[in-house]
Amino acid sequence: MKKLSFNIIGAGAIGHLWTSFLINHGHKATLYSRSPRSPQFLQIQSPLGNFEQKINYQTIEDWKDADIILICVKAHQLEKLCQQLSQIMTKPCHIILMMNGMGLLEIVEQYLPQMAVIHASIIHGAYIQENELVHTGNGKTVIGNINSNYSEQEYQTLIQQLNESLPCVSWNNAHRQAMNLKLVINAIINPLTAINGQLNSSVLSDGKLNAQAESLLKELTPILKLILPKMSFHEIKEQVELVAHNTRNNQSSMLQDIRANKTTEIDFINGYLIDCAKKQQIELSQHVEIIKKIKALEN
Ligand SMILES: NC(=O)C1=CN([C@@H]2O[C@H](COP(=O)(O)OP(=O)(O)OC[C@H]3O[C@@H](n4cnc5c(N)ncnc54)[C@H](OP(=O)(O)O)[C@@H]3O)[C@@H](O)[C@H]2O)C=CC1
Ligand SMILES: CC(C)(CO)C(=O)C(=O)O
Repeated sequence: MKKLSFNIIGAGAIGHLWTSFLINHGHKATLYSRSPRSPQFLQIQSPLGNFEQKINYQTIEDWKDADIILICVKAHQLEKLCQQLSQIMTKPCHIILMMNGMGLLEIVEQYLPQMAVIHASIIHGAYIQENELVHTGNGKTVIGNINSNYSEQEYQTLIQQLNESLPCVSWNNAHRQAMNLKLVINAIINPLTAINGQLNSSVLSDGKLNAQAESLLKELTPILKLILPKMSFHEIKEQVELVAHNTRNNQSSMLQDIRANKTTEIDFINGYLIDCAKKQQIELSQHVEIIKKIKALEN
């Protein structure tokens, strides 16, 4: 079977994670960074095994087409990237958004209307320190269509090759539901860990955080009925706890952003939920408060 080639955009934790594992499994995978960078030997520490991988970087100015594009930037960085890509990508292509947050498809479709877009819910944890990539949560990646007309069958080769490179990757025919669940999980774990400067495990082990998590989730109840109608409150709570457990040694991406003085994705997570609630004339006062706290830490 022909090995697919990948263009990965965004030389952060998730971009490096996928590039390293894809190359390690014999794929042509090119990592696009924002500005020129010298090649480096990256030490990968992973529950799947440690290895060293040489990474070469390209910039978008040197773009060469590949079978699949993996976008691994932060939600607030997507619009500028899509603007850039619309200048250089002429042929329809398959894009996977390896990102947290909602409202992403609308941004892609505005600038790249011909692309088949898949979304990936990432339940891995990863961070970079110097020349080391630490893969903390050996989780899973759930992918599914958000605008593409291709079927699971037509994406079989892609799913299989992604799964062989960095397991487990699975396809979800009701991906919107998976995205909604991940949205809720991120709306609880990410800001609480970022505000308190603690690992994901603290959502379970720290009594105060655990109570705050439950209270934030309870406030979402009327919205949960709309966006996750098939799940009970108890099932959703269990999923939040499961992800906190599976990624217990991880610094959430929001905590990493705060520590690196970067803008967080709070507007695309809790902000999105607040907007959904406003449309139903519901106020989410605790989530509004949590956004204020994150914005104060960003400044
Ligand atoms: N890390 C984790 O454990 C997890 C992350 N996620 C999600 O995955 C996504 C990626 O996260 P993560 O890798 O941690 O984020 P990072 O901030 O580490 O990486 C994003 C990278 O994209 C680069 N970038 C931004 N805009 C462009 C552009 N126009 N062209 C080229 N490169 C660009 C950034 O460059 P610069 O630094 O210059 O801004 C940065 O290197 C996010 O949505 C995050 O929420 C989900 C689960 C876990
Ligand atoms: C799954 C989780 C919570 C892992 O840390 C994540 O999505 C994030 O950090 O953004």
